[in-house]
Amino acid sequence: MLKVGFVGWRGMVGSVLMQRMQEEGDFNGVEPIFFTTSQVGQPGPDLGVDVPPLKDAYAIDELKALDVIVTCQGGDYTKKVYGDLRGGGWKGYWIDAASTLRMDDEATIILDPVNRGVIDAQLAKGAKTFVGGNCTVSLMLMGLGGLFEADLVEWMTSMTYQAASGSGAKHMRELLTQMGQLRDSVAPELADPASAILDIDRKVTAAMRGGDFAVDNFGAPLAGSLLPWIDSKLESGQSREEWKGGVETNKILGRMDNPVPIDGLCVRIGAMRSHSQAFTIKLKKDVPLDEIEERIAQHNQWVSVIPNDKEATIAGLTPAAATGTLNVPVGRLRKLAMGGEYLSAFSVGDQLLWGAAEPLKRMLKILREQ
Ligand SMILES: NC(=O)C1=CN([C@@H]2O[C@H](COP(=O)(O)OP(=O)(O)OC[C@H]3O[C@@H](n4cnc5c(N)ncnc54)[C@H](OP(=O)(O)O)[C@@H]3O)[C@@H](O)[C@H]2O)C=CC1
Ligand SMILES: N[C@@H](CC(=O)OP(=O)(O)O)C(=O)O
Repeated sequence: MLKVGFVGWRGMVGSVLMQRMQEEGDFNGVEPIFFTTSQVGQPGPDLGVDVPPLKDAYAIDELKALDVIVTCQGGDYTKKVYGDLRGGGWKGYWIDAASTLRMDDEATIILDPVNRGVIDAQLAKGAKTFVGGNCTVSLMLMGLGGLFEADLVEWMTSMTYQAASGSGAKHMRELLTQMGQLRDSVAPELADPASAILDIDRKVTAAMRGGDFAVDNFGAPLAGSLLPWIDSKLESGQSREEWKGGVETNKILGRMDNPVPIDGLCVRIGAMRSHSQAFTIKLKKDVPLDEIEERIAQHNQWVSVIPNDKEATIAGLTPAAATGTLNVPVGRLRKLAMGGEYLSAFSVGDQLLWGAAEPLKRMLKILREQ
């Protein structure tokens, strides 16, 4: 039985992982041991079976006794312990949600419905470090995997509409606080159908710009606005989030020597936990739309094609529809005015599921079944 240590299990991504593993009976056949950086000795999670009290996530000797470590604790934790563990001769499997190791040669980015072949080849070569991809990248590939599988994409732009959850739990709370502050600033006017909309708008704008507006986490208003920058700036002028779109996609697909150019702008919007993306795809040839739809729909069991009409789109192609599910709807599929090789598409997906926890959960299962 695999001895599996879980670090970061009580955080937001970790909690989604725990929930999914319980739903699918994934604790069967493993001996789970839970770690913490702050609550050593406290009881572990309630899984319906006895688990030992929480162990110290920095205790290298405890970690070395494990066959597998699954961490959703974040990049700082990875930086602190991974080098010491490997340097100390630990040969177990490291499964990580953080971006720290993703582009390292020894790491494989895991998204098995898209790159099971790459994962299996790496396992056969003795690879031991497996890292979940960036959420927008994983969700894009779950949606458009059929086009990459058929090698139809010459280049692509991804313009994102990313949810608050991508920044963490505090940011989700701040978004809701901001929404409440905006509403509260015009409560009497909203209750009066005869009040002037431009007065409401003026008050809302004043509230948003006022010194009392809750911006400690985002640094600026998000509710009623948007933030066209995510993560740090690189020399290329890209944000780090935008850079990941190109490099991680090509690493996942195992084609870093022959990369598909992918770039775009990443934007934070006031959604809670589903990321959306608008794509312009330059195809290698003028493929008929029905073939494109079929390739997308057939690629995996979670993707679905939403017909390109208003009713189906606003019912099924939104964060409100996708959140809390593993579904990855893809719609707005049509040829653009530039010509038959230019395709538009729009996708949505829950960034805590396929975007974070699900690839980790499935990698652990792959190891269990080896
Ligand atoms: N948020 C996202 O969308 C994505 C995140 N990731 C990666 O996962 C990492 C973790 O993200 P996320 O889950 O959002 O981080 P959280 O802040 O929710 O959790 C991280 C850790 O904080 C500690 N913690 C302190 N107070 C609390 C509390 N009140 N409730 C729960 N945990 C608490 C826990 O560690 P302890 O028990 O040791 O105190 C927990 O494991 C990120 O740093 C990133 O690397 C990857 C993909 C997407
Ligand atoms: N950066 C993503 C979330 C995330 O954690 O990404 P990564 O796993 O690449 O650090 C977002 O803000 O939506």
